[in-house]
Amino acid sequence: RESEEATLRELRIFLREVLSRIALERKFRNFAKAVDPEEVPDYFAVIKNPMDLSTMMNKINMHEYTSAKDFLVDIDLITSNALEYNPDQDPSDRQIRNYACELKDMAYAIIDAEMDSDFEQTCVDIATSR
Ligand SMILES: CC(=O)c1nc(NC(=O)[C@H]2CNCCN2)sc1-c1cc(O)cc(O)c1
Repeated sequence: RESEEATLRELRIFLREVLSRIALERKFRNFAKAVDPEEVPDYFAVIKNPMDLSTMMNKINMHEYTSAKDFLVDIDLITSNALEYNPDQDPSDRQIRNYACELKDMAYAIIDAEMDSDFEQTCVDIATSR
């Protein structure tokens, strides 16, 4: 229905805005683009489901998120991948793990604060009805 398309359009606009705010932060630059296998040859031996902020922006534009919940699944994946690939005690691993946790918390905090719960439920209902 037209009103359903209007709802999903509003969701896409909101999610682009959230992602843009996150991607502005310098501390999240490690998560901005897909990992380049040339730069990090062993990355894809360890991480089976890569995810990054620019891929998420493409997924918004391809209408692949029908709720904030779907969007947060990919945020969680960025975070879990970083924790998995950077398990060591050394300072650089610790720092990237910390930034990965800050990314997740920032995304959840923005959505909890700015997403109307009725709007989110409407999006979930549209997705399940399709
Ligand atoms: C995305 C990610 O999780 C990532 N982790 C890294 N960890 C390390 O380099 C740790 C691994 N343990 C030993 C000490 N070094 S580098 C890196 C990365 C960040 C980019 O901006 C682009 C890119 O191609 C890869």
